Amino acid sequence: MSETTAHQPADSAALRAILTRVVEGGARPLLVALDFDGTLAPLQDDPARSRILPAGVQALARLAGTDGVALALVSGRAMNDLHTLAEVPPGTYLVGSHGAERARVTRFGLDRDVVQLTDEQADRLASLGAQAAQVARGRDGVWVESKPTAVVVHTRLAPPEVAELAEAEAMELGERLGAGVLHGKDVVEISVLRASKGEAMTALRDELGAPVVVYAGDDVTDEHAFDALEEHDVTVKVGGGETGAQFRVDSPEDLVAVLSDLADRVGA
Ligand SMILES: O=P(O)(O)OC[C@H]1O[C@H](O[C@H]2O[C@H](CO)[C@@H](O)[C@H](O)[C@H]2O)[C@H](O)[C@@H](O)[C@@H]1O
Repeated sequence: MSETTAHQPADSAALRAILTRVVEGGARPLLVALDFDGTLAPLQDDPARSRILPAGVQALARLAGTDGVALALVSGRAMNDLHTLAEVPPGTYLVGSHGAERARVTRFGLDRDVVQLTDEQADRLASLGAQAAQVARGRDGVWVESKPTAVVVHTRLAPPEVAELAEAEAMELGERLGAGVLHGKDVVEISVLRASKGEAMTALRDELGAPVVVYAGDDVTDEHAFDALEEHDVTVKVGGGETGAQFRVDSPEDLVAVLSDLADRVGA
């Protein structure tokens, strides 16, 4: 009888060893792409209170300032929100709304690709907003976030049975009316555009001609990026849960320590 073994990502000691090999291998540009919430910023009940860890700000500044390293944040956050919270230096690539929004940080702000919804998409977004509000109505701890291309039903503060019902209704709404629906950590995101972190990563790596990518993320939406990357890339899951990533670290604090170490190794 054959037995299937669940994939077990390697630990942070193995991760540090592989990063040393990647740096010494000399393939450049090295694209370091990182999710935001739960990866660089510990999760919060109120998304507006999320902050990147102070040691993370320093590590990212060092990485972004190093020749041969390209830094990207790849998030489900709306672009303006991500830019405000990220505290990243000029030159950093930002991927927002799971890939529906793209920009690069400059000394003066953002150089961004404009997202233009069709009239039909704009109408659909308005209708999704109204119907998502119905899902939240009367349910303790359930609320709706609006983004330029999506609405998000949040359930982190709801009792488990309330959260489960709200998420099921939001998923149903997404499948009925959305172009894409993603079930993340205590969120259901319904978008009027098709986008995924996997497609966004493939596009960015091709554009930069990056032979090696280091990608870290904590949520199920990051699995699309893990899947899209290649065997010789370095994929890191932050925290628990099933994953297709090759490596796992326990927390954002642990990831930031690995990034500081990486910055030392690339000579930042
Ligand atoms: O791709 P990410 O950078 O991880 O962004 C995904 C979503 O992040 C935010 O929600 C998540 O973080 C919140 C703050 O810690 C937390 O309260 C929520 O439960 C998490 O799902 C953000 O609010 C969403 O819009 C992002 O899509």
